[in-house]
Amino acid sequence: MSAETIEQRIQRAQALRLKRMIWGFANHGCTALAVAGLYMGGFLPLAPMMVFFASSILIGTLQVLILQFGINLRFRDPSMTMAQIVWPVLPSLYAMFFVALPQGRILFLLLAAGGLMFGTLALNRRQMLTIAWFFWLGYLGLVLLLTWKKPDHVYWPLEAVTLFAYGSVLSIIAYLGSFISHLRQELGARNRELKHANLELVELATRDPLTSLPNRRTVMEQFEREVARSDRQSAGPKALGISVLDIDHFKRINDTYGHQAGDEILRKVSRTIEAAIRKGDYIGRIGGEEFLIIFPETTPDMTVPAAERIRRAVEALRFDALPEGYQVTVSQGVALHHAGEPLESTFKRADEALYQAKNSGRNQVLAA
Ligand SMILES: Nc1nc2c(ncn2[C@@H]2O[C@H](COP(=O)(O)OP(=O)(O)OP(=O)(O)O)[C@@H](O)[C@H]2O)c(=O)[nH]1
Repeated sequence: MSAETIEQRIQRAQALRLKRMIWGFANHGCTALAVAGLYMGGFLPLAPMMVFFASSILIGTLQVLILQFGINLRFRDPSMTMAQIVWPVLPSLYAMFFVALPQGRILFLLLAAGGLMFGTLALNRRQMLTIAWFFWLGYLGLVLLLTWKKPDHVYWPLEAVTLFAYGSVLSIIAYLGSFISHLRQELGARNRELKHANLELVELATRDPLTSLPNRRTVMEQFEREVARSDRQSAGPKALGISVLDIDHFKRINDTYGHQAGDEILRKVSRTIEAAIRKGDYIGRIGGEEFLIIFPETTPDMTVPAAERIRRAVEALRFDALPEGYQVTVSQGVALHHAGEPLESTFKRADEALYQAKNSGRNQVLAA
């Protein structure tokens, strides 16, 4: 699984925000078409229509610029959800003032309610209700202003019913929308938890918990892959080498100094081997105090010296849990994979060499 950098994550989020902004523009574009329709039908004069279009373009451009320059990243809600719903309604409110017919104004209300649906993407109930109230009060203010300035454009019995119906629709959208938004957030949180749990499961299935090294299954799978690769490149000068490594007299250490001391040794020896091998070499814990080291693309005369380097590095270690001067040593059996040879056979040869190393006094590397 490739880890995404913070920069990439920000870019992905900004791209998604731009996409949603374009949806918002599409929604506002419908209002703009309706405005053009009202103008062509003779319900709206030219000047307010022009103001509507100019202010809509200005607001839209401002939103895109804020996003393009990353200014939104400094906001508490970088998606600017509330602003994106509220801002486009302002030119509509202005244009509605000039629409003579009440039916014409209802058309704006419908489209503004559609805009509120965008809140389901991010807003909570309080925010959704705030916007709903803003829309409703905006319309009430408009009707009151019209009553004052152009009383012949207002028919109050119809406006009262409109205000009631509009308030109901906005409330339903706010409640249902915030419910959907909450579900979306819950789902996002569950997804993140699941991803985390999956990573932990992979870790548990592939790593040895004590040393954090790849476990037997994982290192053997790697061995299998390396054998296949080595067989494919059998004509070349490079070879695949392995070392089966075992800590000497580990039972005695455990019995004398305790299991915890044994565990500390296992961890420190693991780190030491990891540090001693080349980048591209591979190590895994295949048993209690037994490890498999894979040396891919090595040369026949390099494998034993590499194993020797590990042996010396372990021998030089000192442990807090052991008496001063106590040396922990390892024995190793090294084998080179022969082209076409079964993996088990290469492993067996290395294991037999390890057996020989143990029988020949331990703390040594023997090649098969
Ligand atoms: N502390 C600790 N001990 C372990 C762990 N896994 C296996 N062991 C112990 O490792 C010891 C291995 O003992 P043996 O197989 O007899 O080998 P040895 O004592 O190292 O003897 P040689 O290999 O012949 O040098 C056993 O006592 C196991 O209990 C572990 O995770 N932690």
